[in-house]
Amino acid sequence: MVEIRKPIPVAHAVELVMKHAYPLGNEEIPLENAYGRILAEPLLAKHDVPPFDRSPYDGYAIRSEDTDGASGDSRVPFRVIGEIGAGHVADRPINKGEAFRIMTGALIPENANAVVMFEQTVETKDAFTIRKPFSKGENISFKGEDAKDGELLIDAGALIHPGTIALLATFGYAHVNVAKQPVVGILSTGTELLNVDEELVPGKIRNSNGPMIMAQLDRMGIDYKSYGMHADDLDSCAQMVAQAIEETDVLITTGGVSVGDYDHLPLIYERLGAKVLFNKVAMRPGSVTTVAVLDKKLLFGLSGNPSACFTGFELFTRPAILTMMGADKPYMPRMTAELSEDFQKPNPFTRFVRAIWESTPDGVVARPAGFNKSSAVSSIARGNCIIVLPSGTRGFTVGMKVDILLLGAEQGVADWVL
Ligand SMILES: Nc1nc2c(c(=O)[nH]1)N[C@H]1C(S)=C(S)[C@@H](COP(=O)(O)OP(=O)(O)OC[C@H]3O[C@@H](n4cnc5c(N)ncnc54)[C@H](O)[C@@H]3O)O[C@H]1N2
Ligand code: MOO
Ligand SMILES: [Mg+2]
Repeated sequence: MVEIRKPIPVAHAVELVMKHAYPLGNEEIPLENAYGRILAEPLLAKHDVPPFDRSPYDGYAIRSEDTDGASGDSRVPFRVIGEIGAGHVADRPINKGEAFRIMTGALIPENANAVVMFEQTVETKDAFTIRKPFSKGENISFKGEDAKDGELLIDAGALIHPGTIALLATFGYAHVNVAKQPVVGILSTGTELLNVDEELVPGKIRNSNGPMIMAQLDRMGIDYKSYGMHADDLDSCAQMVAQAIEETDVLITTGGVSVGDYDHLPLIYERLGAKVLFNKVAMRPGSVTTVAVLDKKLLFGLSGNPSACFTGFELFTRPAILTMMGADKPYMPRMTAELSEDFQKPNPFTRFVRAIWESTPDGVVARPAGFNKSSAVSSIARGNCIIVLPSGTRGFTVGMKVDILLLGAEQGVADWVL
């Protein structure tokens, strides 16, 4: 007798998974390895930025009061008493009528309070004139104008991107306190699977899910252990899954989660005593996506069908891993787009359509990326987003507004709102 499964709404499935995405603690890592990791503590300014008043231009540091009355008819002269390159400091203060040549980034000398750009002067040897008055503070980059000592700059939970790296470096963080990443395992199941370098023979196909998931993890900067491919043999597959769980925090399997004679994952979860959170989601593709937990470890039973596998990873596995590694914005960013092609299949379940979005003079448009069955590989390759078509609709026509989920975004959003 075939098991009848009760589908749960996608949002509920996401919520169940996220409830079991436990943080793994923190670790200190070198700054050069920190890109893509999550800040474990708030980033506070350790000192003012810039740390001293400095020149934003190549020019002359002067006292603004010495410029009073300057005009085209009555140019005011200055005497140049030295030069300050960035990284150097003036050897003495300036006095009335004096100026230092000063380069961009150099510390403003004592008594100076304005900078004249070279272009604003008429220069002679060791002197120059100007034709306009300067106000106090004109053309000065002030100490602390970018960040104040002690100021909260970035919250814990933020993704470390190149800008964050620059800020961390500014404050001398050679090491950064980040949330630990889970150890993730990947196992592709299926007697029909061949390795990438094998010739096709009748009934067999090459394993595309394994390499695809590895790349989905690569895109997140996550290391993984590959457990290769395994034939649909219950006992040896169960053994392999048990071993993989021992060695990982998150185990991703592909295939074998439906109700076929060789779909062994449901039985394997049962044998292991894992708690199945759900095994049917009201979505297409990926309706058979199964997620189980065992000893605080998450087991993702992604469908064997490539588009279902891909979608299950992006909707469930990715935000769970990001949450385990401390992220406060684990979900794909969303946008609204105008459908630029009809999509006429009825939707009893929420449909996730692999699609291409682009910005046009008329706004953002999205169109399905071609053959869009659960088994499709080609549309995954062409797509750069996923169109979300709500359940209970008879299809969609050109010009309708749809939600799209952006793939491969470096930074996500805090809430799942679909
Ligand atoms: N009687 C029913 N049959 C099916 C149902 C159902 O509800 N009742 N659900 C269908 C849906 S929906 C999907 S999706 C698939 C899910 O199948 P499984 O997750 O059990 O996956 P498999 O049976 O192992 O494989 C399905 C399909 O995918 C190919 N595959 C598997 N692994 C890979 C891989 N690593 N790389 C590329 N392609 C792979 C496999 O050869 C099959 O063609 O079940 C439906 N059936
Ligand atoms: O689970 Mo299947 O991918 O819905 O089509
Ligand atoms: Mg199957």
